[in-house]
Amino acid sequence: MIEFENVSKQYNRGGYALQDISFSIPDGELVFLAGPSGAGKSTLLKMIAGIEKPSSGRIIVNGQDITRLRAGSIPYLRRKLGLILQDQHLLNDRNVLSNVMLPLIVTGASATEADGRARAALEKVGLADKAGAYPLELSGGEQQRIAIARAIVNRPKIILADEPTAFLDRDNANKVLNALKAFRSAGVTCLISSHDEQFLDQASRVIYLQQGRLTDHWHDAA
Ligand SMILES: Nc1ncnc2c1ncn2[C@@H]1O[C@H](COP(=O)(O)OP(=O)(O)OP(=O)(O)O)[C@@H](O)[C@H]1O
Repeated sequence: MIEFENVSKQYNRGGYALQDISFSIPDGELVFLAGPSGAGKSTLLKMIAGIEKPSSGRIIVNGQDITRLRAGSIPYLRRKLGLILQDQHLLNDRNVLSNVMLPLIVTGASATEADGRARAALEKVGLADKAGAYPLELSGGEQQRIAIARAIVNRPKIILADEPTAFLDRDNANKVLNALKAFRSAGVTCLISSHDEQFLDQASRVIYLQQGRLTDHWHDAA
């Protein structure tokens, strides 16, 4: 469950990136965050991950008020989330398997366990045969699906994806979305930002943002 209660965000005393946003997302929903460039989509996702703090209001993730977390607790919050954010690139000097194993290795998993779980995650995104490849040998769509495998290897209950289909053609974008949709049946909540409206009918719900405001409440799509 993700809940926003009257959340606003102002960067450096500038204008509002988000203003008075309230909504709640029950577990297991696939929700699209739609709106033009600059509407506040990335800011909203970063606040759920504790990367940015709201200027006012409360954000509750799985019953925990994350706006009250001490800085030292943020890494624990982040480990429970599957993050596919725009500035988190794959490491080009490591192969695909090693990239996907990394989140497990840093949390103390054994190499054998990490290897097995990373291969299972690659299987889920349909790229088990690319385990030994290097990121730059893959297409943009394949790289995004590797990023998804890396995000889900810790078995998060919530996946946050910022424009995961940007720069992809329709076929590759569909593969990325199908990989994300598959987790929904396992009770995982997916919040996906996109300024590309052609995919919105695949979501169970859509949140529309415009200039930092929620312009359309729950618009039930599929
Ligand atoms: N770190 C920052 N410092 C100052 N202003 C920021 C910062 N990050 C975002 N903003 C501003 O907040 C507003 C919302 O930006 P945000 O990146 O959240 O929008 P977006 O909907 O994700 O856009 P895009 O689709 O282009 O990524 C914009 O006006 C942007 O300039």
